[in-house]
Amino acid sequence: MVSFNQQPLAGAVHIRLVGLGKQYPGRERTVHALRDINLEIRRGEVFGIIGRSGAGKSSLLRSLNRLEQPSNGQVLIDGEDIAGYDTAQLARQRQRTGMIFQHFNLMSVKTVGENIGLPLKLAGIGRAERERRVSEMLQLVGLEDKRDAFPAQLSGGQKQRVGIARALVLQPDLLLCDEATSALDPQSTQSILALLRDINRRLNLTIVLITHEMEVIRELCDRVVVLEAGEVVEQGEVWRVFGCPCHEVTRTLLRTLHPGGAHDLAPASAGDWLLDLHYTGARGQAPELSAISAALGYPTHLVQANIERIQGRILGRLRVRVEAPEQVCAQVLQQARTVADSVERVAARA
Ligand SMILES: Nc1ncnc2c1ncn2[C@@H]1O[C@H](COP(=O)(O)OP(=O)(O)OP(=O)(O)O)[C@@H](O)[C@H]1O
Repeated sequence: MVSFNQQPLAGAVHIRLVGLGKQYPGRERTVHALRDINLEIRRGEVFGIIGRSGAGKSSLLRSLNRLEQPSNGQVLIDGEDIAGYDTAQLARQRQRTGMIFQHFNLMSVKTVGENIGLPLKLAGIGRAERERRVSEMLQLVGLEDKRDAFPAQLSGGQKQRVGIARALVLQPDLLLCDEATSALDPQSTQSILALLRDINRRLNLTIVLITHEMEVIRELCDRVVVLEAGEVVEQGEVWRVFGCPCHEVTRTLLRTLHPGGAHDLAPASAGDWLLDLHYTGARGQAPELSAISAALGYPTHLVQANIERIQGRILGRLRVRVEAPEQVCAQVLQQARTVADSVERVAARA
């Protein structure tokens, strides 16, 4: 079985960004792509970067292997500022950093085996050792039977598996993923996410990814940072940020996960009103309908449910219709707070 990165240093700081800034000088004006970014990424975690288009995600990701040279601040990897690296040090650092891309970036005239073996060849590793390591990688990504196939003969998911194998063949301890599943259908996305989760755990690999797919963050990441106009506006464990987003940009990005909003209000009939029970991750148990009904003390009908589990936490919203007189509203709201993390009355009495 493949295993590298033997020292179990999970949890230690792997990457520290200190006052990182990136400007692109232009004829008309200078673009400030990153401004004073300060964050830490721990060894062995899966760290997501999200934000609207142009927020600075790629600039940040590419700063981690100096594909972008920072304009200010430091990128410390295992405590060393990579800005100061000479060519040889940078080459060594890049060998410890794999990268995968949205469009796979495979060489179409080379076979799967040759694509995977290319970094080994460039690193001067001999044929026998190359063959052995390529076999190991093919086994890791489940493509043993595709060694002699050409990229054009593969599905999108298989191409990305080759991309992952090529990225890992030099046994890096950091994998950068640039929209790795954005070109894939839902089924291939799921299998690539499962593979990334597996290699993250088995190989103690730190994974940093950018994506516009919030499902990917929800399924894969431990922590997430939200960028807006080159600045960090929010960061934390995924369940915290997704359960209780505090910035408008985050709320907008998360709407893709929870479509529906004001327009899905069920009309309350006369004598009824609607309550939203919010679950923001404080509980480990899914809400129990009989307990909600008992706590509210009045007939309670489920109108809409949007509940999910992220990192073992319960997040989401239940919308219920309560048949109760107006004068007990305050009491019902108080009772509802015993069975939800927060409560909101969303429609006036009909
Ligand atoms: N090489 C460059 N020259 C000039 N401006 C650039 C360059 N690369 C990026 N920018 C600008 O820097 C800002 C941040 O770009 P970046 O690609 O990092 O954002 P992003 O969040 O990855 O966007 P997207 O999601 O659209 O890929 C944008 O305004 C972009 O136009």
